Order: sequence, then structure tokens, then C-alpha cells
Amino acid sequence: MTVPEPQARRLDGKAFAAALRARVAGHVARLKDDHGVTPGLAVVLVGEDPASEVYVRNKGRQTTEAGMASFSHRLAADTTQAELLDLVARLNADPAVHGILVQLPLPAHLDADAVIGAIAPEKDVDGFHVLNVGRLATGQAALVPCTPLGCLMMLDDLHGPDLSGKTAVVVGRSNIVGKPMAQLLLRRNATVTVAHSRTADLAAVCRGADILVAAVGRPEMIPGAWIKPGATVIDVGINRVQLADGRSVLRGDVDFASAAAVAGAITPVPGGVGPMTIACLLANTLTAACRLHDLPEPEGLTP
Ligand SMILES: Nc1nc(=O)c2c([nH]1)NC[C@@H]1CN(c3ccc(C(=O)N[C@@H](CCC(=O)O)C(=O)O)cc3)C=[N+]21
Repeated sequence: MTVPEPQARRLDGKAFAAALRARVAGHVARLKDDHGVTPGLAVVLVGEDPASEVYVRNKGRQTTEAGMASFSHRLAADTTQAELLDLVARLNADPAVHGILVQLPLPAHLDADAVIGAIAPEKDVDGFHVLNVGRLATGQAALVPCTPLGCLMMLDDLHGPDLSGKTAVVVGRSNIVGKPMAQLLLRRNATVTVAHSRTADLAAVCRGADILVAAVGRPEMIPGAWIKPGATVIDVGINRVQLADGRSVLRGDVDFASAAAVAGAITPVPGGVGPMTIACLLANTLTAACRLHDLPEPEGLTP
């Protein structure tokens, strides 16, 4: 039996993210030298989820490496809504803070929508505030959610900024990835379908996609047989999976081995969309700092 050779181009998110972070660092250095402005990012973590701790630490390190100020706020798991809103209000008013990220999910007793709604929209570097959601949907200058922004940057690099005539299928309809991703693809003139768990014949819908974005959060649920030959596959899933031998590994929403034999280009997990998410968080913090100080913003960091 012959095993199909992977033929897809592997989209190296790790290298792409490193290049983006270097560009951001260059702009940060000039912002400091020319205007005395140091972009600052505040990350708020409530409770002690070990996976979240890793992300928060990585974000903090990469923020500092880009020359930005990093502020980390760790609150106890039993923090009240009023205490959290009070911290957000202080960060809103702090001139050293240009970006605010409240790590999700929050403990169940807290109202995430109310907390996000309390973040000053111009400091909302996650792009989750309804004002930024509405601005993105209407084509106005928004802060755009980091994961879809990172996916778009990789697609722009591969296909250029015009997806006219191309069919894009986004699997997953979350506010964090699926919906904003669909908006960004529409802005690039793609013909966009948003599919989800209630979609009939998901396989057939996926097979129609020139560009397939998988953001469902179910390990390896999309096999190569669902992929149109030559398609571009962006795998947003980051699922921790326990192997039979006890090892814990990361897997995407796409079955990489079978998909890579059919696709034209594909992002791996890890080393694909994940690193781009953090790089885009830094890019958004730089964009927010420029806008807050009425300075021209660097090109290529917003869609
Ligand atoms: N308000 C908010 N904003 C977020 O952006 C946010 C959040 N809450 N809550 C948690 C999720 C998760 N998230 C990740 C970012 C990067 C990697 C990443 O870089 N992953 C590496 C692997 C990391 C590893 O090995 O564990 C990769 O895919 O190569 C993963 C996950 C951001 N999140």
C-alpha cells in the first residue's frame, strides 16, 4: 500500500509571526524615539487555569521583547464582578495602558459580556467590544480580533488582498473567530459561507471551499476527504489530546496528514494560527497606541 505524499505547502505561522513581531518592534522603537510613547498592554487573568497561565506568560514575554510595556493582573478565582469592573475602569483611565485583554473564559459567576462592554473600545485589543464588532461589520476603522486578523494576514500573503470569485467556508460561528473571520473574508470579496454543527452535509459544503477556515474546537474532525484539491486550509483549532501512551499533544480541527495530501496549502498545529494570534495582539496594541496619541498608524497591521 502506498501512503499519499503530503503535497500541500505548509504555512509556517511561527516564522510569519516572528517576522510580524520584528516589524512591530521596529515601529515601537520609532514611536519611543520620535514621540516618547511606549505602547503598553495590560493582561487580566482571573483564577488559576494552568493553560491560561502559559498563554499569559508567553504574551507577557513577547510584549516585552517587542519593546512594549507589559502589565499583568492576576485576580483570585472568587473575584467579584464589581472588583473586576473596578480594575477595568482603572486600566481605562491609565495613560500607560493602550491595550486591555481580559483572558476568557472567565469563572462562571462573572458576566463576560458586561466586562468586555466596560473596556474602553479604543483599548479593546481583542476586538470583542460591540463597538468594534459593529465597526468591523460596517467597514469602519476597528480593532479586529487577533485570531481572524492573523488568519487574514496569512491569506493575504498567499493570495493577495483580492479573493474575488473564490469561495470561502468558515466552519464555526463563534464571536471570537467564526463571525469576524467571515466579515474579513467578505471584505476581501470572497463568497462566504458560515457552517456549523447544525449544517446539513457539512462534508459537501467544505468540499466547495477554495479557502477553508476550521474553527470548531473538535480535534481532527475535518478529514482530507472533505477538502477540495488545491484548497487553502487554515486550521484555527488548538485541542489538547491525550494519546493512548499517555502523552498529551496539540491537534487542530483538521486531520493534518490526510488534508495535507489534498490541499494546496495548510497551516499546522502547533506552529500555525496560534503564534499569529499573539503577534496580532502586539500589532493591535501598537495600532491602539498610535490612535490614542493621534499619530499615523503603520501600514499593513489592520485589514
Ligand atoms: N481575551 C482572550 N483573548 C485571547 O486571544 C485568548 C483568550 N482570551 N483566552 C485563551 C485563548 C487561547 N489563545 C491562544 C493564543 C496563542 C496560542 C499559541 O500560540 N499556541 C501555540 C502552541 C502553544 C502550546 O504549545 O501550548 C501554537 O499553536 O503553536 C494558543 C492559544 C488566546 N486566547
